[in-house]
Amino acid sequence: MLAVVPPPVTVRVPAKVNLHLAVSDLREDGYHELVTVFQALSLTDEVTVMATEEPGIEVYGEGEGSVPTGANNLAWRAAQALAAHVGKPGAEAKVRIVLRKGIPVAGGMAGGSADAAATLVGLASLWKLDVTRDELAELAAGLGSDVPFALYGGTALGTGRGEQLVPVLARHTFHWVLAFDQRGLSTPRVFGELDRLRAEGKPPRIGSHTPVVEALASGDPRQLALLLGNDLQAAAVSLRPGLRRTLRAGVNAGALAGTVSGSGPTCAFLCADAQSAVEVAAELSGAGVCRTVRVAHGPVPGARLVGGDDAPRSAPPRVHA
Ligand SMILES: C[C@](O)(CO)[C@H](O)COP(=O)(O)OP(=O)(O)OC[C@H]1O[C@@H](n2ccc(N)nc2=O)[C@H](O)[C@@H]1O
Ligand SMILES: Nc1ncnc2c1ncn2[C@@H]1O[C@H](COP(=O)(O)OP(=O)(O)OP(=O)(O)O)[C@@H](O)[C@H]1O
Repeated sequence: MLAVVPPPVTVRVPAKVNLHLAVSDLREDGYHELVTVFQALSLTDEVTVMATEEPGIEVYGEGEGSVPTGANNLAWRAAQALAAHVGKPGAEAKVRIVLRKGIPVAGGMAGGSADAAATLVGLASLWKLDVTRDELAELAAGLGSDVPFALYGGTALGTGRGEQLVPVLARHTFHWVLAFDQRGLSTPRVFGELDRLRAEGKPPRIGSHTPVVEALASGDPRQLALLLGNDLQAAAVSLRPGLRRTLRAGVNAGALAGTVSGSGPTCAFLCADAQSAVEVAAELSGAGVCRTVRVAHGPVPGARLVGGDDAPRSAPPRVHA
């Protein structure tokens, strides 16, 4: 009798930008307590999982040469964690994972985290598991601080080390231009640089997230633009001084404001509308300050089956407005 092999499952998953990232001091466990407002963008990776006798990882697209294809790929770790969680340890050894990357590697846009979240959703479908998105989010938090947000998407307030999420109401769509740098930056290195800068002096800290949440509810990009803030920006710029020029070039090109995304080095520029974003992108491309320019909008949903309906079965958490 022929064994029935389930068809491959493909999941699309968004990048994130931090509209607000307030970093507190180093905790004893090596993480920093933080308060952040995430937004999921239409810049995505696609992850296909399939049952196979030839397990492994294939990577195509953005930074394909710099992404590990072994057990240290975050997507593989997600597969291992899910298999163990549902009492099928080792089941990942019969899976092939294909990553089609649009999110820059080590770019501060949570690309690896996105792939891990997509793998959890894809394998839950491939293995026909009865798991809720909230259950996947608990597993996700063990894989990395940014992984839970990639599952939910939208716009959210993140606390703890960034893994505790509450949705935030964002009216309308915001339009972004993203400037990818020549090389990535290591997230722990950027946090370390912030600790060093703080030990030396007092780089200013951004204020409360409340005005950002209010601006999101108003839907006015001009109001939001005045409030973008990131405590890691000084550290990313200290390690990559050229980012100062990139940030200036985006605003000179007509963006309302620019910020380093998360730990960088990608710079994200908020624009007045879709047309303005296209114009800013065109001008920034010619300015010679970055490797690649992309236009994106947000918020968009988190990891979703392509062509399928996998709406979370849990009630969404309370809206924070
Ligand atoms: C910078 C952000 O992208 C903002 O959303 C995240 O805080 C980073 O999230 P991530 O890449 O998923 O980070 P993790 O894989 O959890 O942690 C990688 C390393 O970053 C540092 N790290 C991360 C998160 C956090 N709240 N404090 C930290 O100090 C730690 O050195 C940690 O060992
Ligand atoms: N699936 C993956 N995609 C990209 N990088 C991966 C993946 N798995 C492991 N890595 C490793 O993780 C490092 C960080 O990659 P990633 O693209 O997630 O960074 P990032 O976007 O800056 O992360 P964050 O914004 O969450 O701090 C890479 O340099 C790479 O060595």
